[in-house]
Amino acid sequence: MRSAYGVETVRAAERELMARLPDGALMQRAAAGLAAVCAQLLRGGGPGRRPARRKVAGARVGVLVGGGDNGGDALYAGARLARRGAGVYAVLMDAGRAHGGGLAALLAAGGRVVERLPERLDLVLDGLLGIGGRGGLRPAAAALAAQADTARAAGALVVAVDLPSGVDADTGEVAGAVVGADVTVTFGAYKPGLLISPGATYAGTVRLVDIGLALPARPEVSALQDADVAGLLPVPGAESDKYRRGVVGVLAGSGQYPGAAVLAVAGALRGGAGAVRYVGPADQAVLARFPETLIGTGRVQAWVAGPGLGDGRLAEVERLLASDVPLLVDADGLRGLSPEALRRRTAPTLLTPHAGEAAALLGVDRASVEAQRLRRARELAERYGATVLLKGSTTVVCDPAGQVRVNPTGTPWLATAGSGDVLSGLAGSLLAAGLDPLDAASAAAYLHGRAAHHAAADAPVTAQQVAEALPAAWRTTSEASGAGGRARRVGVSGT
Ligand SMILES: NC(=O)C1=CN([C@@H]2O[C@H](COP(=O)(O)OP(=O)(O)OC[C@H]3O[C@@H](n4cnc5c(N)ncnc54)[C@H](OP(=O)(O)O)[C@@H]3O)[C@@H](O)[C@H]2O)[C@@H](O)CC1
Ligand SMILES: Nc1ncnc2c1ncn2[C@@H]1O[C@H](COP(=O)(O)OP(=O)(O)O)[C@@H](O)[C@H]1O
Ligand SMILES: [K+]
Repeated sequence: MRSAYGVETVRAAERELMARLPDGALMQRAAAGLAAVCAQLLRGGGPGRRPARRKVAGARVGVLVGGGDNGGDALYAGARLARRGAGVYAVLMDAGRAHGGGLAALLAAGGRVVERLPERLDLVLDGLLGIGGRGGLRPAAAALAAQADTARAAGALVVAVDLPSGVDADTGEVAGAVVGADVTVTFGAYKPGLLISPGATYAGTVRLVDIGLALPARPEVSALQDADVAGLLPVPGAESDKYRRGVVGVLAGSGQYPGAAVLAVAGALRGGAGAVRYVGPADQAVLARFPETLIGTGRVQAWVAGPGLGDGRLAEVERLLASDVPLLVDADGLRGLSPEALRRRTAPTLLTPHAGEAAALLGVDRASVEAQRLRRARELAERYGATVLLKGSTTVVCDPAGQVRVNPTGTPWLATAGSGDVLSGLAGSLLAAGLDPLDAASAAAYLHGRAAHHAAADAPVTAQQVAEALPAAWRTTSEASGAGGRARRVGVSGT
């Protein structure tokens, strides 16, 4: 599990540790870790955007220095690189506020202060602001961020100190100018803003430097990894039968959108339930593609309602809302959903909107959902008393108790018609197999993203191909974790 902590939590842990250490010790730990990563990158051990120099001596390094401790980290790291023979050029955002000790160390090591970044740099350190940044970059910082962009376009690697300046550490929101980094070296803990877009897209590869912070057991945001997901996947035991493995019902498709039913069933068949039951007018299309599907109403352990339902079927969704069976609501099923109806439910509910659907549920515009994914997912979960999987550039899953997971496996190739239908079938199948909504949603998003990588291999991919790649995604997730999955909770009951 990759765990991320917000600014207040990191600051509290920092205070607690600083009280037990000599002055400046934490900054030295941070700077040492940062310089080590930079040296490795200069020697050719990182994203290969320019031919490796193979050594630190003779490298040209620019340092952008803000007025807080983030600038201090960058200056001390610059001093370490200068001592190893790099030419280091620091640009100070505000000469009167640059970290005194860091600046003295840099100058003593042979580094120079310059008016603007010189040309032909190998690497630029973004030490403008870190977790002390508030709101959009002010003009002086924005001007230096633009210099970082220019250097990057000319071939320099940009390394963000703690987080890219302009990214909100707690949310990943970006208001205006921002530094685009190839690598972010973050201290003590991942920050939510490094895992959630748009912030995550500016962070590049994130490297964590341990500085000894003691953090609470429960992170504010987490991202499951192979071993976590493998541990959640339902594996049949010797005594399993198809009913004990769980049956998932799919209420989807219409005359206008029969394909949505086929794709939701395609996802559901690969999600670990023992059987898939389809209800709706696209039964012939579903059977033609998947003869193993059960047709018509009957006992299920979870329902998926909504993909391609079109208009006029809300009464069927409402009946499911009134039942005590776990329920996933997606797409057309989300229209006109009332918070009261959801709050009355006794069984778990999972909503899987994309940004547009989330915007409609919240009565805001789509852009504000895309810009504030974490905040909007939390609002939805709270207002509707349900677990919410907000799809898109970073898929965010949030439960009503405020637990948040973000999916690390997504790819923009998934932005293709019908891939959301596959996801809802898959997540519903995991619900039917007995996973709770938070686990079902985050495991489904993980496998779905992995399947897209398998199927796409850097080329366009269709929703059907994503569904077909799900078994490979399941297998590689289990194999990579070394766990091979483990049996869990078969034999659930429902109506
Ligand atoms: N936590 C830890 O364990 C450790 C933390 N460490 C490091 O300390 C960093 C935090 O340092 P920090 O608290 O000094 O804040 P920092 O990020 O430098 O920003 C403050 C400066 O930015 C300015 N500023 C703010 N907003 C702005 C804007 N929109 N546009 C422009 N300017 C803006 C603000 O100006 P002001 O608002 O005060 O005028 C002030 O000058 C942390 O990220 C990590 O790198 C490590 O050394 C060791 C362990
Ligand atoms: N830019 C993106 N990066 C990663 N994943 C994306 C991106 N855009 C969309 N996706 C994913 O693609 C899927 C699209 O689902 P959805 O919008 O419901 O499409 P449809 O309704 O056509 O099935 C979701 O899993 C979503 O997370
Ligand atoms: K920074």
